[in-house]
Amino acid sequence: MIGHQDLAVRTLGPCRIDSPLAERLAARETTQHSVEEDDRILFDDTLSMAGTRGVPVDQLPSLEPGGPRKRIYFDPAKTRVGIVTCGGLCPGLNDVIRGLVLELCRHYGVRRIVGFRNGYRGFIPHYGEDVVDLSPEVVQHIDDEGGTILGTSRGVQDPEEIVDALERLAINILFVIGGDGTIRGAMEVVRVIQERGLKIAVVGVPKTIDNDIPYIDQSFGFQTAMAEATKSIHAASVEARSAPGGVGLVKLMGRHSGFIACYSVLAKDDADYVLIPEVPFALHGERGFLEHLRRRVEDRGHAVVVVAEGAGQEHIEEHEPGRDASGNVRLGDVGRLLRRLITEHLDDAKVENNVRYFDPSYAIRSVPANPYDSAYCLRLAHAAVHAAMAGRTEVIVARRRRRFVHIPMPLAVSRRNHVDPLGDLWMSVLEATGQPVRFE
Ligand SMILES: Nc1ncnc2c1ncn2[C@@H]1O[C@H](COP(=O)(O)OP(=O)(O)OP(=O)(O)O)[C@@H](O)[C@H]1O
Ligand SMILES: O=P(O)(O)OC[C@H]1O[C@](O)(CO)[C@@H](O)[C@@H]1O
Ligand SMILES: [Mg+2]
Repeated sequence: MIGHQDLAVRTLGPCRIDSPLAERLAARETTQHSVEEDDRILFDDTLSMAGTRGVPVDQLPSLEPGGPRKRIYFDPAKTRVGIVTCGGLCPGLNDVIRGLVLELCRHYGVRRIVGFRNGYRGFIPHYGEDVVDLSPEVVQHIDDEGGTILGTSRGVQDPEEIVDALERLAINILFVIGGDGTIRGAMEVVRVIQERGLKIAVVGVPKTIDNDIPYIDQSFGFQTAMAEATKSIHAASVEARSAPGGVGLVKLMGRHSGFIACYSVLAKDDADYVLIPEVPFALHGERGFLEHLRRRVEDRGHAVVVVAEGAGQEHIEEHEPGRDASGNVRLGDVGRLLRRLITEHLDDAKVENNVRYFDPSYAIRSVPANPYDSAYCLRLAHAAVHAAMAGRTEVIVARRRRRFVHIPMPLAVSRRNHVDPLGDLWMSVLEATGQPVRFE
């Protein structure tokens, strides 16, 4: 059970410098729309959960609110900032970089910001990467493009060497934009910073199109990626409905968590089946997926299947489970497997069929953020700057139940966010598709 110690945020020291934002904060108070800096945000949100704690209200587990502080730790004129993006692409990375730079320069008066190129390898001399000077002029229109102007990479780098680079460049604040791996990497960097007795803040902005970081509402870029995915579902549906025995099969990203598959199917209510890593399924037998699909094609003349890339891995026999440079398990191709098995099964049953396979893959994550995600990225960037200038470290900024909060990095990587097979989202998917609760 999560307790106070899991939610405690580390700081570099007391805030003794008046914030340039102090004047406009004077009238702030806790309301439905903002939380005063000394207030706390309750972790539990139901009576039953809070009730099981058995403690008075002021001892319930609570999160530190995000947002500007009246007094800050770093002196903006003397503060040097670094930014790095790591892991897979996600819509909105450039928006976050832009938001960080604009907030630092325009509102706090920070003048020295550098971007490290190509993820954590950008710190390591051996790779010979340059650093990029970042200013409001440089970042002004980068949000028009997908990707990250800094580049990104996978692959573990030595945290000692990363901190060497921070020291060489006299960096006071490092912003890391990345997923669970990036946050684990950042925790290693924090460990070395502490061992060396340095006062460098490390603040993360969580990035994952898979939406697999826990305790946050939804990660930035997710809505954009999901909206992109609906285009393939629509195309699959058109193809399926236009051919005798048409089956549209769409494989979407989602290694461990099927959020993109679920939400894009709800948005484009065209699919008959959604298969996700969280819900194992049987392929064969009377109550298996293939037989159900056969009956659906015979009844309706067509069907649309959406599968998350991490689903059904147990059915992939010939796959050698290697790992990528960061240690993530390489998945077998469930899309190709299903295409073959569906065709064979319908052929064997003498059901005329036309299986059309869509793998939009990188196309859903390399696009620019939509306006919703852009606004969200900007607000996350603001929250990250406020946290860092106030000396918070080893935290990510996140929105949880619509409040901006500071989540300690160890908590953010303590587990993955999954689609709950007993939860409301999966229930909605079952209602939308009409598929059975289990294929068994
Ligand atoms: N346990 C770890 N310790 C130190 N560094 C790590 C660790 N796990 C991952 N990293 C490093 O963090 C960077 C990003 O990790 P990874 O490639 O797993 O992507 P990610 O941040 O999880 O993003 P996503 O999964 O959304 O693509 C890589 O350079 C990787 O080597
Ligand atoms: O960019 P790569 O290394 O091909 O990794 C792809 C993976 O990255 C993600 O987009 C984010 O982790 C996953 O959905 C996908 O499996
Ligand atoms: Mg990851």
